[in-house]
Amino acid sequence: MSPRLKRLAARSPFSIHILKELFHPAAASGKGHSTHYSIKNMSIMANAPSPLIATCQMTSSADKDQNLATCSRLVREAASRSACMVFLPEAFDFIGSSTEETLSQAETLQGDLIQRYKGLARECGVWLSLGGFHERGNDWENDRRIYNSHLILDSKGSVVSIYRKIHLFDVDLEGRVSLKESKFTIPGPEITPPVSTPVGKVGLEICYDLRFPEISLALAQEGAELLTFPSAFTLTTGLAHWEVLLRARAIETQCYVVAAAQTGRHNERRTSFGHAMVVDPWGCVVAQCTEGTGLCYAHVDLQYLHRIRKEMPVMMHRRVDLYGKVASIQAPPNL
Ligand SMILES: O=C(O)CNC(=O)[C@H](CS)NC(=O)CCC(=O)C(=O)O
Repeated sequence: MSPRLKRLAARSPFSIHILKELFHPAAASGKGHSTHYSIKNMSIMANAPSPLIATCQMTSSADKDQNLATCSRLVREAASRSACMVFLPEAFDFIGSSTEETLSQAETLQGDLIQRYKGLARECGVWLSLGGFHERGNDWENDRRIYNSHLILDSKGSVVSIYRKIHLFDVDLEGRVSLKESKFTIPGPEITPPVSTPVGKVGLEICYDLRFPEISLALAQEGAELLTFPSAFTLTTGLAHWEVLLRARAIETQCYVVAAAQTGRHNERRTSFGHAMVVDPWGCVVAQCTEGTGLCYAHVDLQYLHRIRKEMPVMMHRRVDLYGKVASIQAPPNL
């Protein structure tokens, strides 16, 4: 028996027989399967209990009732397939076609919409990630500004965590994309610590946060096992950057990355990229939605995650003694 197999056998719940099969050269090659897939198969073969998550893709319009109906259908479908946590994208509540329309529909956490979602979580017995709710800000009566808020509801319908988007999407790509989120949104004041759920410790982010690795590293350092990026990526930037950024965040933090997404045409000014997906902590895309409204499913295997972290402990190899200045670098003065 090879030393590697011996080591694996010592800390593995699988029999030597199964390990030999999997690590036989024929198992790791021949069918284009990487060792990674062999490792995944191991947990499937041994029936390790790994909870199922559902990641949603939809095309929000300005019609809140219609969007709620779509989300309810998706959540019920996920529950009927035994998913224990369902992830909805940024702007699952609505996407307005103007700032005025967006602001006129914003609610508070005590409003009717969140009450409905609490009822849905309870009815279906699932945890929900509501990724990007237009929440009236603290000083709404005076400044009419909102937060872009990501809520986690438990299966009893209680709000167990909330994160308000800290990086606002103020971007002007000539002739293609022009959005100024800060015009009507207050930047969140803090990074929310990861929240314990039945699928692992979940770190909350939203969309554009994906481009700032520091927040993902901070969440991983605080114990996150999954990072969530509910999104409404634009078509232009999604084509160029979406998958590579999601996979990079998964690889460098060794977390599952769960990215629910808006897709398609919301109004004459907004089209989203779609490609809702789940990436595992090795960087492999393990689930991805196809065209249009729908769901994709993935198992979260924390044994696998912790094995990757043990075998390649990048978090322990960090040279924090040398990075001090990087975290405080702002834009250069000429920008
Ligand atoms: O406007 C709403 O109602 C909901 N919010 C959004 O859609 C936000 C802010 S405009 N979109 C993004 O952050 C896109 C990021 C992106 O596309 C990228 O980073 O490339």
